Amino acid sequence: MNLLIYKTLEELTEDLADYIIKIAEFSIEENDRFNFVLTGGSSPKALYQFLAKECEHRIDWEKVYFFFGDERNVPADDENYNGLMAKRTLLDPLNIKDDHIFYVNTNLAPEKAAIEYKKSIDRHFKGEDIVFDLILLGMGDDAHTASIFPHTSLVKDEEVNVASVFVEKLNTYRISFTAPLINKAENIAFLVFGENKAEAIKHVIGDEQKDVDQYPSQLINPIDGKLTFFTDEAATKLLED
Ligand SMILES: O=C1O[C@H](COP(=O)(O)O)[C@@H](O)[C@H](O)[C@H]1O
Repeated sequence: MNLLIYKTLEELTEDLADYIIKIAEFSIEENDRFNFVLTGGSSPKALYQFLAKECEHRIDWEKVYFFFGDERNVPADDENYNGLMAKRTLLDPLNIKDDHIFYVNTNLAPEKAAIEYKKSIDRHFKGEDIVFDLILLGMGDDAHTASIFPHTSLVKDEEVNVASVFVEKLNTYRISFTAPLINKAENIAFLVFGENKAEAIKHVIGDEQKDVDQYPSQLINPIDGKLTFFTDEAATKLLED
């Protein structure tokens, strides 16, 4: 595991963009495509804007396929739909073609949406092992990642899958990659900054005794890939040296 701690969001964003570009270049060189899983929430907005504005000519964007590690069970035009934020900040500005973007179809019931999403991923990988080149993850202040929330069925889900989950504290369904699917990736990057994430980071990175039910981000541990945390001083202030 590689823990990177930045002083400013600007430095973090620039370095994370460089990291993404390196992986994209490598993947395109190796396989002629880059399978990139996006995260939702508010944290990645600045990164997506930076990629769209400052990195337009640094990647062959026509070779990039975009996926979502989790989605909220709201219509695609709802402000809370993760895909909408990515569409506005990254995908539209870069003119990414529709057939390179894998949105979760929330017109379907959550369980069906998860099944169909997994099927679309299977089709993309043509029956081969589903190993994404890069999965970007956020972390909630309750230590959830993707939509694997504390004390939900997804914490114990051992299948390589996309699943629907009812999150009681939000009184809503989510659709999410399971931890085993995430852990197959070549590269996993957490993007976590700000003081409100300090308690979560303390437990997710610092605890020797794991409690994945309470801190689901502890489930993330790539099988053969690399795990990198892009964080700032505020988010890591409770970590002991
Ligand atoms: O609900 C979600 O929350 C997490 C963290 O979001 P943030 O706003 O604290 O950055 C996010 O990673 C996930 O994709 C999203 O659905």
